[in-house]
This record gives sequence, C-alpha cells and structure tokens, in this order.
Amino acid sequence: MAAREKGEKPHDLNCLTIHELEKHAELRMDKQTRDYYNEGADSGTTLLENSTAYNKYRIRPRVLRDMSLIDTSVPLFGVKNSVPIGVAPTAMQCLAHPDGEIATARACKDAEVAMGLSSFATNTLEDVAKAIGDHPHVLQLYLFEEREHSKKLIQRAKKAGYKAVFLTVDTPMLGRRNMEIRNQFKLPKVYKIANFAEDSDSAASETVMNGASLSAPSSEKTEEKASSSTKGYHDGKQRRPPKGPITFHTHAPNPTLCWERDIGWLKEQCAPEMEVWVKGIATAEDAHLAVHHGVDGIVVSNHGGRQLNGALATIDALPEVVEAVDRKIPVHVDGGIRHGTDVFKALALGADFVWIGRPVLWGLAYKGQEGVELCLRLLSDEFKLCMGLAGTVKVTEISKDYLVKVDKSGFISRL
Ligand SMILES: Cc1cc2nc3c(=O)[nH]c(=O)nc-3n(C[C@H](O)[C@H](O)[C@H](O)COP(=O)(O)O)c2cc1C
Ligand SMILES: CCCCC(=O)C(=O)O
Repeated sequence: MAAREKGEKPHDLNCLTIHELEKHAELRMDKQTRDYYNEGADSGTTLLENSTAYNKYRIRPRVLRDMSLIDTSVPLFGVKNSVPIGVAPTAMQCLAHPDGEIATARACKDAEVAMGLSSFATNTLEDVAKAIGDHPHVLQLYLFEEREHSKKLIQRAKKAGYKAVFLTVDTPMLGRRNMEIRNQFKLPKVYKIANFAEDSDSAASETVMNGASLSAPSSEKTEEKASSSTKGYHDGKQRRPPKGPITFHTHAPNPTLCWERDIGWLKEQCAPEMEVWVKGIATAEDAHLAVHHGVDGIVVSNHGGRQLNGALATIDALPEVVEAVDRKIPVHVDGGIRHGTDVFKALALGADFVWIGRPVLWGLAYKGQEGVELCLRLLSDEFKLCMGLAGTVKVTEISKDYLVKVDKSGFISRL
C-alpha cells in the first residue's frame, strides 16, 4: 500500500495516522484553543474511554473472497456518501484556521462526505452551504429558550438546503471543563458566532462558557481592535494566543428541553424539508422515546466526553440503542473514532454511520482545507483497507459476525 493508486493524492509522509495529525495540530494551536478542543469534562474518563473501548473488540477476518472491488459508499439523505463517515458539528472552527467551517465544507465536498455544522459556528450557515454545494449537510441545533432565535435559524437552514437538524440533547447545561475555566476561554473578537451575529450585537450581554467562572474582569471586556496576530499563522509555527476581547453570544444551552413539548414543536418547524434527529442518546430507554416521538434518526453520542464524565463510552452504549431501535430509524455514533478499524467495529455493532469530531479540527489546524482532506483520506483509506482485509466488499456485509469481544481477563466471546 506504500504507492498510491493512479489518480490518488500522494501520502503526506509527515502524517500517516490520525495520531500524527494530532501531534502536528498541537504544535500549531495556541493553548486556549488546544485545551478547548481537546479536553473532556472533569477528569476525562469518558473522553479516554471513548477511544480505548474500541480495543475491547477484535475483528474476525474472512478470506479467499474476491476483494478486487470494494465499495465503501453508503446512502445518506438520498445522496451517495463515499464512506460511512461524516464530520461531526464542532463549534468555532476559525480558532483552528482562519477559513474555519468553509475549509471544512470544501474538504467534505471534495471527499463526498457529509458535514454537520455547529449552531456555534464562526461562519454563517449560508456561506457553509454554498461551500459544500449539493453534498448533504446538517445543522446542529441547540434549541434556545427564546424560540424566536431558533425559529429564525431553522428557516434559514431550510432555505439554504440543509437536510436535517441534529438537536443536541446531552447539553441541558454545559459540562465542567476545568482547563476551559482556568484559561478563561473566550472567542477572540476577530471571530463571531456567525449565525447569531445580529442577535448578539443587539443584546449587550455576554454568554460565557462554563458559567460564572468565565465572567471576565471588566478590563478584559474593553473592546480592542482585532489583533493581526490571529491571522497568518499557517506557517507551521505555533500561533500566539489571540489578544483581545471576546464576545460570546447570548444563548446558553437550554435546561428546560423535554420530549413532550419540544420534539413535536421542532418537527413542525422543520417539516417538510428537514428531518429531525437527536444527537446525544446513550440509553435504550431514550432510544425508545426517540422512536415514540417520531424523530428521524439518532446519534449515539456523549459529546466527545465533554458533558457527563463517567458516562459509558459510546461504542459500549451503542448495542443497547441499536437493539431498542430495532431498525425503525437509523442509528449513528460518534466519539473516539481515530482509526478505520474503529469505523468498521462501530458498523459491525449496528451503527449505520459514524461522525468524527476532533480529528477534523486537528486537520484544520495542520493545513486548513488540505488538512481536513488529509484527515478524511486517512480514515477512508484505513476503512477501505480494513474492509478488504476482513473480507467484506460492501458496507452492508459488515455485521457482528466479524467481531469478538475480549474481556479484562482476556476471555474472548462471540457477539
Ligand atoms: C471543540 C468541540 C466543539 C464541539 N461543539 C459542538 C457543538 O457545537 N454542538 C454539538 O452538538 N457537539 C459539539 N461537539 C461534539 C461533537 O459533535 C462530537 O459529538 C464529538 O466531538 C465526537 O467525539 P470525537 O471528538 O472524539 O470524535 C464538539 C466537540 C468538540 C471537540
Ligand atoms: C454551548 C456549547 C458550545 C460548543 C460545544 O458544544 C462544546 O464546546 O462542546
């Protein structure tokens, strides 16, 4: 596999794995950004286990099947996705690279990979939609207590051609992220939470991450001109921490969200153009409720270990959700996926599709659009290779027959 097939981009010899991508990105991000992107809630148990839990599973490869034509593609929202992998919504991508979500969208279009856009993006949903063109894109939604803001956003997303909203349901309040608190994390004024720029300019308050502990000393709230140090840092050198003032928009996560009142309302707002999915389901009970309330799909997620520390790793929560849903609606999963084999394992355990969060941010920090393309290529190549070596030519062939589980004492069991 050292040589690339004709027409394929050459390897980046400095970066052959997602782990190496993370290392490159670390050198290019300032401390505030690196900590914000990489940390998990509290002591980080769930963050770590999201990745390590994949090691409990081993693959049972089948051989002597013609592997000359492997098709990694899957349908998603009626369109062909080149692999069962999408880019999870992550906030404030301009912190990683000045082009932010636009660079991500272009890379997704190029790779034929779906993109989730965070409500808290630093580019507008319209600009991102233009950059990704016809390829599926979904808007992640925090449903605000002030419904007018959410209504406006939903209308704009419909008009811009978004296929679905992913309502994030694991964030009735923000998880405790201690480095974020210690760094007094703030978005440099040079960037905006673009989808609410109008609303936040008019409302003179700041929303802070992680609660009161972030309220900045009054001297820091003084407006300053954007520092040029936030631009032009893509020269491989570590960027200086951006100076300057910070405004967070005024919408915090919404602790009042509930099944009965909010899902029906959201479905009405989104119909008929956009599907409504829930992102952040981790139990069979909630999976049943999601089906009962008529959502169109589920993302099994613990927000990349950033919300409830001590929650199950998503790959461990996935089987009970898959069983409860019983194929009535699609089940996707995210969290800790860093290898093509992780994608294969998630699919074997019943997921229809996976989403990737931090590795994309690392790609952005490494080389902007090119870095995101590299990230997607590494995972796609690894996934294709895994399919071939495991003896599957179509994604639909991947099943639990291809996995065993290894417990702590080394005991191996079939699934
Ligand atoms: C820096 C960062 C910002 C995030 N922002 C959002 C967000 O705005 N909305 C959301 O629903 N999830 C957000 N997430 C969670 C991701 O959508 C996804 O669930 C998670 O990153 C998957 O785990 P992984 O990073 O291990 O791949 C964020 C994650 C990170 C790391
Ligand atoms: C209010 C949360 C904004 C971004 C987010 O979801 C995250 O940092 O995990």
